[in-house]
Amino acid sequence: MEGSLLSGLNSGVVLSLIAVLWTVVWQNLQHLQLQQFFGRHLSRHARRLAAMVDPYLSVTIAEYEGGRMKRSDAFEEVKAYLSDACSRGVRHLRAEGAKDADKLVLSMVDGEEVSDEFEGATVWWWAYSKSPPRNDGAAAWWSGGGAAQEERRFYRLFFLERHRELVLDTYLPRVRQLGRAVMVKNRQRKLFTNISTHQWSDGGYMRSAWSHVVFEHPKTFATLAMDPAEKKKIMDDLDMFKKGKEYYARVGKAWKRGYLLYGPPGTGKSAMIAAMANYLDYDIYDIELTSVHSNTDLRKLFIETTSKSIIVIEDIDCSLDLTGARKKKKKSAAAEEGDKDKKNAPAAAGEKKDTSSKVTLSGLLNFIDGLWSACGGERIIVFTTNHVEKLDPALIRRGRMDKHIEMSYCGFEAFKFLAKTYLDVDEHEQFEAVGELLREVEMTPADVAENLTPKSLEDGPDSCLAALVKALEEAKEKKASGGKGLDEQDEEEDEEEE
Ligand SMILES: Nc1ncnc2c1ncn2[C@@H]1O[C@H](COP(=O)(O)OP(=O)(O)OP(=O)(O)O)[C@@H](O)[C@H]1O
Ligand SMILES: [Mg+2]
Repeated sequence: MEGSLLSGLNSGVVLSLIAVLWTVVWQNLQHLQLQQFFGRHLSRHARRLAAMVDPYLSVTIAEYEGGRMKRSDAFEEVKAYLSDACSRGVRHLRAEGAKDADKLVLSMVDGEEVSDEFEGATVWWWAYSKSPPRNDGAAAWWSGGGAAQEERRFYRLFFLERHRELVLDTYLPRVRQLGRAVMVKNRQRKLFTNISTHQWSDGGYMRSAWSHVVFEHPKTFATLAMDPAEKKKIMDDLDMFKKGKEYYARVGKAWKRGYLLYGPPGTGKSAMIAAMANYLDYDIYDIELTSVHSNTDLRKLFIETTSKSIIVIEDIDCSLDLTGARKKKKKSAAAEEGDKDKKNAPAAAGEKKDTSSKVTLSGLLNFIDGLWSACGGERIIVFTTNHVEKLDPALIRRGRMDKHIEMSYCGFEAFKFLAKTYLDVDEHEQFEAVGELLREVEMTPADVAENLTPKSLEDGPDSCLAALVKALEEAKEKKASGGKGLDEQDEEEDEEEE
């Protein structure tokens, strides 16, 4: 038996055996510890040996595409697909939270391998990671600090040469498709914000990176008090956007839309953003502009956002010097732009730790509708402000901020909505009095809602509405006496001048 096996091996096969063994050993010595090689991967090598008469091919899918600029969709899809497939045959798993609070999404840890069957063919997936190359200046610049030091993860798919077409043309597209379906099933929406990092070089450059928590805001359009007709218009607009992929492609516009929400504090601008995200089922990227160190940094943050997301810059008038004063300086600032951008480039080795934001108006305009803004698609950009009149017109012109929505003081329609939501009443004898008072005094929906909130278990619609009428009458008296209201206005004006 032994003799017949040996005689069956001709010298060509022996040579291929040595070559395959050498390649396997060499590859693994490069990426893995020797111990890992003899431990975890014996099964893989046994499989490779078995495949030597019919050589295997491999496809590698990296976590990041284009150096470290953008997370690969394919990687995420494969990861999601394998999370379903791998829990069967893998011994060491990584767990992450899922949409359902009791469940976990499982994926392979590095070094693990799982086999999969498809139309009679067997394929093998192997998860591994590599340390980033040292002193990779350009990559580190793009990656923006700490992220560059993280390990780069990969999935490598092995399959026999005779299954090449089946795997490349049918299996892989199917994996991506199923992976996307798993992602939708497990998806937890996220609320991202940018934080400063300064870890990657001796020079201590400050860069921004996204950090996130699970987004769980309860506000929906069903609980947002505003004129029903206006609300319907906004919801229709969002529907059009979400289903507008073909439309945007046909008219040659990047698939994104800008919303400017403006109005006094407490009128529901932030609440509206939460309602939009819940309605569209999008993630939110809340950018703190003062923590963005340069235009390049801002662009990098943008590239890292995923599609199906709302990018928010709250209180845009406070975040940057984009006000009227800025406008006067516009010419000279524009002249400086080029210089600033150059300073922010990686070549600016002289730049030391600098925590101040160098984002400029032109950097922000570029962010909204420059060439980079089109990458990825399906993004909504929202700016909020209490002082729309102070913003540079270039920033909010149609095309950049396509839809301007005024969030205003509480009107009678919004009040009726709040009364229904908070007290479950459609009609009440106090409604008329409230309606009249709301025409005379300005009260934000936030204040009306607070007055309608029961303060004890005994409180019902009668006492809450009475409390609201009382608060409105007090506000009316203050307004009539002119005292405090005007003082407040003066104070605000002083602050603005400062
Ligand atoms: N139109 C509204 N309908 C329902 N609730 C509202 C509305 N407006 C405000 N609120 C409630 O009032 C509170 C404050 O609202 P929000 O934070 O959205 O105001 P804002 O306009 O973002 O204020 P600011 O300009 O200070 O950021 C929230 O709890 C919100 O739920
Ligand atoms: Mg707000």
